Amino acid sequence: MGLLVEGKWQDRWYDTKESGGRFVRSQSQWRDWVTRDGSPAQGRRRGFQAEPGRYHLYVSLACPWAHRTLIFRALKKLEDVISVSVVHPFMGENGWTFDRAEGATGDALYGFDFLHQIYTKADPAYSGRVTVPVLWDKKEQTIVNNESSEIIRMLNSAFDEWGDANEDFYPQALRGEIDAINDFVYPTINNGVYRAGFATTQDAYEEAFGELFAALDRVEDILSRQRYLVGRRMTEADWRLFTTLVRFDPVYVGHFKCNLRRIADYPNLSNYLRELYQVPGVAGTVDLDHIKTHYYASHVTINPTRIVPVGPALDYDAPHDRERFARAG
Ligand SMILES: N[C@@H](CCC(=O)N[C@@H](CS)C(=O)NCC(=O)O)C(=O)O
Repeated sequence: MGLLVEGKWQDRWYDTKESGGRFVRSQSQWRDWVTRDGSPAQGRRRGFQAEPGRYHLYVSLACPWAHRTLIFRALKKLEDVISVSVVHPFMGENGWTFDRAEGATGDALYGFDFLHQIYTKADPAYSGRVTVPVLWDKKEQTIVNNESSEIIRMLNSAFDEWGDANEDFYPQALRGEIDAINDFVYPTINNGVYRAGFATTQDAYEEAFGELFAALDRVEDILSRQRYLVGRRMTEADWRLFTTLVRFDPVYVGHFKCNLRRIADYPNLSNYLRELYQVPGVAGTVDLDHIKTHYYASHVTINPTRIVPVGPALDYDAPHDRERFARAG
């Protein structure tokens, strides 16, 4: 675990001293956009045009943020349009590596050893964290964007000439509602589990823990009345929640001490989780071995023995009851 300082790798754990023991996630720095016509994103000078075969995703199968991009690539049928390299699940003193393991592909483009080499290839003087996902442009040999919430928006629409244009997870008419759900799910649930798990004071942990379970109760209530987070239609908001839910019982309950309740204890959330898991293409993006190995083995300050628990028994393929609610289309 570490970061780049002016292009040099330094092995360092998150610093929570300045923030009263609270984990504060840093902002992603590459924020350009791939667009249909190559026009730059608002306020940006550089534009990137959508083309098949031009872009590459660097992901970890363990990471919930990277997982979003793999789900959108699968649901939008972009497997032949956007290629992927998968890092090794263990993140140690060198950060993410391209070591080979079951499901870890190595670096398909340059044969690098470490993900930080991708960052310094794009900017030899880069300072900051070296995170997945990364959307890489093979033509310009640079990083386009390393913020998952933006990458999924690009995958949702910019590549429609080659992908499945009928699927739209961020429809114009629902954007306000989707944004509102995301604005509450991100800090309290998606990042909330990390805020609980990476807290280094009791107060910081309890603050995150309280907000997390209040938010899960609220989502359980929404899902007791309607099929999806914004009503009858499956949207981006559901997929953003899904990547946290699928990791919750196997990892966050124990490793991040999010143990008031399991997702299995919430009737609506657990059925909803199974429905989303069973959407064609999605189960193939879920790798519970990478997920468990990454968290339990990499976060040595939380789990010094690096022992990976064997359980819990999970069956995301079990039937769900969500057909009791109407769905659109
Ligand atoms: N805001 C980013 C967060 C990405 C992120 O933090 N990824 C984690 C893995 S789950 C990572 O690569 N962490 C490495 C580090 O912080 O050094 C996004 O959503 O894309």
